[in-house]
Amino acid sequence: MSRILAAMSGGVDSSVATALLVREGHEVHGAYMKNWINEENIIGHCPWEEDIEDARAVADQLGIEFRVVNLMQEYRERVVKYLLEGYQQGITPNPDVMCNREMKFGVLWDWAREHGFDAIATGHYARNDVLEDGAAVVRRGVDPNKDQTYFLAMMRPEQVEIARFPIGSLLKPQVREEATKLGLKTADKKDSQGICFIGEVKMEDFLRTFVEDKPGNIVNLEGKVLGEHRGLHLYTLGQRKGLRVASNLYKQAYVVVAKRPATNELVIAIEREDTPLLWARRCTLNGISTTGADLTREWDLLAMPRYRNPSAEAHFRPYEREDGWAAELTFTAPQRALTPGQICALYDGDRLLGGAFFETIHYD
Ligand SMILES: Nc1ncnc2c1ncn2[C@@H]1O[C@H](COP(=O)(O)OP(=O)(O)OP(=O)(O)O)[C@@H](O)[C@H]1O
Repeated sequence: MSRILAAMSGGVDSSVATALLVREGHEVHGAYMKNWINEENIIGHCPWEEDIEDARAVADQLGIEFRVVNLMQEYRERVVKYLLEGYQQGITPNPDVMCNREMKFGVLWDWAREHGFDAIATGHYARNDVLEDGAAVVRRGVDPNKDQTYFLAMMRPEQVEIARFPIGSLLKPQVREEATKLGLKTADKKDSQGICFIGEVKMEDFLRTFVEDKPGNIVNLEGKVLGEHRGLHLYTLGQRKGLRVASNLYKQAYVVVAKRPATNELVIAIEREDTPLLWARRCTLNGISTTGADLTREWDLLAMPRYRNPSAEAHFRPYEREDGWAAELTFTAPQRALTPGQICALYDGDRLLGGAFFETIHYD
């Protein structure tokens, strides 16, 4: 029996994760992390009060203690700052990945350890496993549509040791079924969307509140001006919607292929199988983070360049630089819209090895 703190978001996944641990006979307490309230009145529904109520109701149903842990200041310092700085630099950060490393398995774990807990559990679709040598590892969740290991890619080995993922062997419909069987209040609750912890706020609305619009030209690959954008941070490489530049070609659309911060230009091109700057095989990774595997050696592995992309075969060749470890990653097949700043999750089969940031994409 362990003493486990269950991170309860008020959603169905963490409700069932908590219920399963209680059923296994552990001493479980529930905690809701209060990271954000809608102080700036950003458009969008920020249902943290409802979420707390739901999490508390489930904890009551399960007969466990429940508390709200206020981490708003840490969230601003560790996640919002990284997010806004990233966008201001013209890269695409990933706040959800940072939430896991810095908040749930970072600050919340510090709090839990100080309060005598042995582990933290979440409702992520991921599985715990142990290698022959006793090392704790994370494997992909069984449900291919829900696997969330991408968001765990930057977890540190000591975080993997204390993380528990009770629902990773279930499919989403089974999780809902279990919640219904147990009569949990959250059984039919809609899945959350939007930025991690910020509720239903859209990233675009969030950014518009904090980062000033900075209009500039939309240009094609030849440099011809086709329109005006509202700020490079509001666009993503590979994006097709919302460009407000019509293509005159039947069934062919424009896609964002590059951002040029120096000239504040957004470069678009017609999407084809060989669109220049859209497809690349080779890139440099920095900020390499391991869940426990030796990422200072070469690997033939699977790399997932963004959430919900299929993972693709690649060769990983690390090398040491002045600023730490970097790696050259070469995919077997070209990948669409690899994006500086985004996280690349690295796998050996279904084992999560770690993650890194895309630094530079090489178009050769
Ligand atoms: N505010 C929060 N307080 C406590 N735990 C949280 C909070 N937000 C997320 N979590 C934890 O992180 C897990 C993954 O978060 P995510 O936002 O991806 O939710 P999800 O997959 O929709 O799960 P759920 O259905 O439990 O909300 C949750 O299952 C929960 O354990």
